[in-house]
Amino acid sequence: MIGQLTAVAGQARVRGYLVTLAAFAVAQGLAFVLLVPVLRALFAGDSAAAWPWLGALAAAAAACAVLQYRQAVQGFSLGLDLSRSLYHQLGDHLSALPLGWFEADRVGRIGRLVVQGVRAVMGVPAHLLQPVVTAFLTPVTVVVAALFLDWRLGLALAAGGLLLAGTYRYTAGLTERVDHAVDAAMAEAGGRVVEFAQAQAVLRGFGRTGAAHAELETALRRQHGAGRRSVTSVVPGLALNALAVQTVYTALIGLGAYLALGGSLDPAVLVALLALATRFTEPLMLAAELGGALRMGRNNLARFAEILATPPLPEPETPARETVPDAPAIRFDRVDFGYGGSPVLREVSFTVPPRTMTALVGPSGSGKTTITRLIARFFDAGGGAVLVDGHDVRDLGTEELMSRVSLVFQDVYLFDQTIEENIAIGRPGATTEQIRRAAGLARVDEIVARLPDGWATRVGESGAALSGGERQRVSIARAILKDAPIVLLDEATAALDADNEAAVTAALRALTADRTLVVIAHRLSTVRAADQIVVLDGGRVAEIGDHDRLLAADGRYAAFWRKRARAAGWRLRAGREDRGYEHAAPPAGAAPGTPAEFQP
Ligand SMILES: Nc1ncnc2c1ncn2[C@@H]1O[C@H](COP(=O)(O)OP(=O)(O)OP(=O)(O)O)[C@@H](O)[C@H]1O
Repeated sequence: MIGQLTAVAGQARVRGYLVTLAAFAVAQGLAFVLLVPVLRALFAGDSAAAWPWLGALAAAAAACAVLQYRQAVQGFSLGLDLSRSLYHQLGDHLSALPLGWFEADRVGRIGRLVVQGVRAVMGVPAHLLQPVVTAFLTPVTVVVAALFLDWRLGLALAAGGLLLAGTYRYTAGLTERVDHAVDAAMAEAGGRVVEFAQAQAVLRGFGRTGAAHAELETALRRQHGAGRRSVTSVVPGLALNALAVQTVYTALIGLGAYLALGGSLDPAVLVALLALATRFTEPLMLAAELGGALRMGRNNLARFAEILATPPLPEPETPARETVPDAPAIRFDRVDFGYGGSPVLREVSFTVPPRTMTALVGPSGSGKTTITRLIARFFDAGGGAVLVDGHDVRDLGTEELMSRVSLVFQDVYLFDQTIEENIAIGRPGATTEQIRRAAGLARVDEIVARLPDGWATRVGESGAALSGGERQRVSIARAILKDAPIVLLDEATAALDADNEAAVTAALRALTADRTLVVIAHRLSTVRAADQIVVLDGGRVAEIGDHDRLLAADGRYAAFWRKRARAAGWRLRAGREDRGYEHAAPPAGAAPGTPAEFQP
């Protein structure tokens, strides 16, 4: 625990706090023990002898008060520093982790850790460490001092202290195992409640409220069961601790009475011993009660440490900056990749010349998204190399790579800010004029016109105030503002209404003109308009070429095209148009806004 705190708050801070805590515990112990000579002198009616001891007792009590104040101030400020340091370390580390690390469940766990974990860790110094350190050091001081006053008493206290410490360790071990189970069950139940709330629309739409409820019920039942098990192991532990304390207390009284009756112990010392025994056992009882909270704080610190120990993507010491002359914009050189388990991409090689459009096509799960993730360095390739502008992406560094690449994916994240602020993320420091121009090109100004407060309207958490197509237009406006030479685009699969589709198409036209484009293509018009089509199958490149060449080859692409064209024909008859967007090199004869696959 101390090691974990030191790692977060710094060695000097934690050591300084522990020194104050130790000084306070020792001063408290001394103040308890000084009762013995004071009472002995008073009982003997020797007030002259009592005064110096009283003076010493007053000094110890004053030192206690000062040190208590100091340790409280230090404890609270250390707690605040811990939370600040955790947030900073976490923020710094998260910004260096591979983008692929941020899966939904991890993000959820970080949310819980930041909200509950930081609060638990903040309270560790003042509310937990202080009582626990005091609980052990104060009795040790009492024992050592008592040995000087009466060795028999000292030994009895030492034996009592060891018994209590042993009992505490045993009961802590009993509850520790259950603590982990309770923690895990609570996290699972919390996650299920959130999932249940988020999935309401889907669940009701499919009449599955009962089934989903059953899963939530199971999680809650598990949590309840873990809670009960915790009670049945914690309560006996507490009872055992209390029993040990009472036993030690009774034994000390018995021993004191025996010695006093035998005449070898001053009755005044016996009275002092009784007072001492009470103060001696009190902190130990408190520590036993706080053990669970202490372990909780330690578990949370361990979770933070686990995240902080996740290795970030290595960054080059001197990132490459110059574009290699005549280099392709993107090159995959025998790239192998897997997400930990089985391989997903095998020996993938292709090149994308600057200012051309490459369409990635292939069955679901064939690796299209993975290819775009490797270009943006969400992960590093397992074998081979991914090159952008002639440099291995590992030599470019995240900042340089990201300045060259814009991502327009389907899951658009919008912050709960105005549309303008959301677009401005595309280029920090952009002027209002530049933002409005990008918004105009992406036809976001049309969305703004219907919003109640115009440009000042906040779009709600995750852009809830906007439709899917509208969110995508904001994301395209960001990319237009960013003005990166390479655009990675995952075409929307969801059907948009006619207006939105026309607007998205126009926005993409503005974004992709004169840029290098790699698109996960879902529309036939896009596929056909591509300068190059990379056909993937099972993580391998099955075919590469343009539409005409691949159609003539009569391979996988030709089969794919025939199947999709049949479906598109059905869509045409059903009254839907599949409108493509142009690129720098549109196919001969294609007219803007006309479905390329239905060209004469
Ligand atoms: N984060 C991940 N962790 C583990 N496996 C993953 C992850 N993302 C994708 N995969 C797996 O990698 C394989 C390729 O997925 P990828 O998303 O690249 O395919 P895709 O061609 O884009 O599919 P789709 O057209 O359905 O989006 C699939 O088997 C998928 O299950």
